[in-house]
Amino acid sequence: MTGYTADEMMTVEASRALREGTVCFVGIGLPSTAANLARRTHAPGLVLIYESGTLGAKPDRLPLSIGDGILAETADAVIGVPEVFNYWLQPGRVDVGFLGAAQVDKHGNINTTVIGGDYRDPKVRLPGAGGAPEIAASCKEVVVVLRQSRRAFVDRVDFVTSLGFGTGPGDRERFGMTGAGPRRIITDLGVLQPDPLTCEFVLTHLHPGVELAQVRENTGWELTVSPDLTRTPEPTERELTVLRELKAAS
Ligand SMILES: CC(=O)SCCNC(=O)CCNC(=O)[C@H](O)C(C)(C)COP(=O)(O)OP(=O)(O)OC[C@H]1O[C@@H](n2cnc3c(N)ncnc32)[C@H](O)[C@@H]1OP(=O)(O)O
Ligand SMILES: O=C(O)/C=C/CC(=O)O
Repeated sequence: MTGYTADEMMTVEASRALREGTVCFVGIGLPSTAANLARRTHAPGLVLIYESGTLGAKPDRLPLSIGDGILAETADAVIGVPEVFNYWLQPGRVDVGFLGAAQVDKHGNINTTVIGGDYRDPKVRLPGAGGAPEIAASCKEVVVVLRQSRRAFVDRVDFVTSLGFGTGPGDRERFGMTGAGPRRIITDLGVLQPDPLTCEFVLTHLHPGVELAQVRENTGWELTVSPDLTRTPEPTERELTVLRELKAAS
């Protein structure tokens, strides 16, 4: 398959991380596109939860935000926001939290709050936390999707909005996090997964046509490469067609 963009490869690979029949708490932006692609391809029974209280949403276009009416109109049920957190997320009823980020570090901590400078006077003020810290804490596992660059992939995030593995093994337990934490970071260049001993993210997959040097250039820490490094399968014709239809409808 030829003729697709790096962003399309990232979105397709992110969609593949979601399994049929599981429950996914969807972050807005890149994760929402990938989750809806998964539901329209290999995982029609994927249950999408958006933070606005929409359970089992089946939008036929990409929602503009968690408050987009298409979510409530197509959901199996609409419940209150505190109920989503207290009755669904925190008791461990959500399999996967699917999050975007402005910055991520080698231990999978996410920053969507501020970049540089002081908290009150940062270089860049980002959208903030929303429900992401709770999603990162309590989903059985977390998948993160973002474009890879030196400014985004840093040794240590400027601000820990949503905890990954903190400073390493044991931190999640110390902070009382019930979920297993980030299992995958999917980018436009490849896929990273945490080393079970160090909890540091290592490169496990390279997307087609991407060179290892390119990934190193776009990573702000000394990147470890898995001995089992593999190539991501290219997007199929169907995945690309459905993704493009979804975007065109939005
Ligand atoms: C359930 C929930 O979803 S809770 C909601 C919590 N919020 C989130 O999860 C948001 C997650 N997403 C992000 O953080 C994204 O990086 C966003 C929304 C900040 C920006 O994403 P995109 O719209 O794809 O835009 P893009 O990556 O081009 O960045 C836009 C601007 O943000 C700023 N920015 C984003 N990332 C960075 C970074 N790592 N360092 C510095 N500035 C940054 C820059 O000003 C950038 O503009 P520039 O590229 O011209 O310098
Ligand atoms: O407030 C939040 O947690 C998420 C907001 C995202 C959105 O408004 O779509």
